[in-house]
Amino acid sequence: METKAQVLTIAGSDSGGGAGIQADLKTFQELGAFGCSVVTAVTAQNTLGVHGIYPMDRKAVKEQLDAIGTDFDIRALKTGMLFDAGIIEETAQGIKRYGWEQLVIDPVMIAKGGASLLQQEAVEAIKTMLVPLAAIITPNIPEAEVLSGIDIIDKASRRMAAEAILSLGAEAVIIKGGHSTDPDIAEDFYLDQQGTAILLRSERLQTEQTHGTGCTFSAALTAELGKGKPVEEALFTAKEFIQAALAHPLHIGHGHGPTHHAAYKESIEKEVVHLVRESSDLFSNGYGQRRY
Ligand SMILES: Nc1ncnc2c1ncn2[C@@H]1O[C@H](COP(=O)(O)OP(=O)(O)O)[C@@H](O)[C@H]1O
Ligand SMILES: Cc1ncc(COP(=O)(O)OP(=O)(O)O)c(N)n1
Repeated sequence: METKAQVLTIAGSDSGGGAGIQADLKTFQELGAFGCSVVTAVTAQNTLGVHGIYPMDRKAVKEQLDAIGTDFDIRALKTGMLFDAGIIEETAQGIKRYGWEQLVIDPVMIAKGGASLLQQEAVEAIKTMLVPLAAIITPNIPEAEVLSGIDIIDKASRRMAAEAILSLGAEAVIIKGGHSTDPDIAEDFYLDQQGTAILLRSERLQTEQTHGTGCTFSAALTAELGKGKPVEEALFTAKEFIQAALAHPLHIGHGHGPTHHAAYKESIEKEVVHLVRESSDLFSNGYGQRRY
């Protein structure tokens, strides 16, 4: 019997729908995976900012994990906002209890508007309890700096930070480039324990509609891994997915609007995207990017 890949997000709810659980489930759906969710916190949030945070208690997180673990065949999963050390410990225990593999960790710390989505003292719990379970961890530049203790000021320090994060036990890391100062290119740097390095590069789009980029990217990666795609291909699709979502903004709300989760699929259906193979000096893995 043919069925869809079942994938899971363990993350916070964003009432504004652009980030968190909502972004993850939309992305899973768009990429043809069946999404399940464990809610770790409820945020009162819109495109203007985070107005309230209500973490779940550990028991509620455990019961959700058990509900999923005793019924579903989870092929890949991601974590997002985990908020405190108790939720992180419960999450790590659940992942081990059910033997879930292909774990993508988006180490969410600070929302774009500046709200803290992870207690400071919980950073250590992420590093010691969760990172060693990761197939891929997807920090943005500030998160990579916190996890590694290294200031990322150039490509050499970015690689050193990636190596320091790998030394915490993750199988692979991708340091996303949305926060870099490069005015033209948004470049994400992947490195794994075997020393494979991949640069995912795209044009940097001039847009304010960037709410939930990291959630969406890591959810796309999770969906593709859950569908059985090899890591390189999954990374490539995730980058294309977020590029399309940023390139076709919806202009919802009065602040940093959400990305457009349906844009990737719509572009493919309308055949307005073309796979462009760029020169290999631009892309270390020989892959190109779709242009929008
Ligand atoms: N202005 C932009 N143009 C193109 N890609 C972007 C832009 N901003 C972010 N991205 C891409 O979005 C993804 C998420 O990156 P980032 O914004 O750094 O994550 P986060 O939301 O966790 O801060 C990455 O693939 C990054 O390259
Ligand atoms: C509930 C919730 N989870 C995660 C985030 C952060 O999402 P991210 O993709 O990093 O996007 P921005 O906050 O940077 O727009 C969130 N805001 N809410």
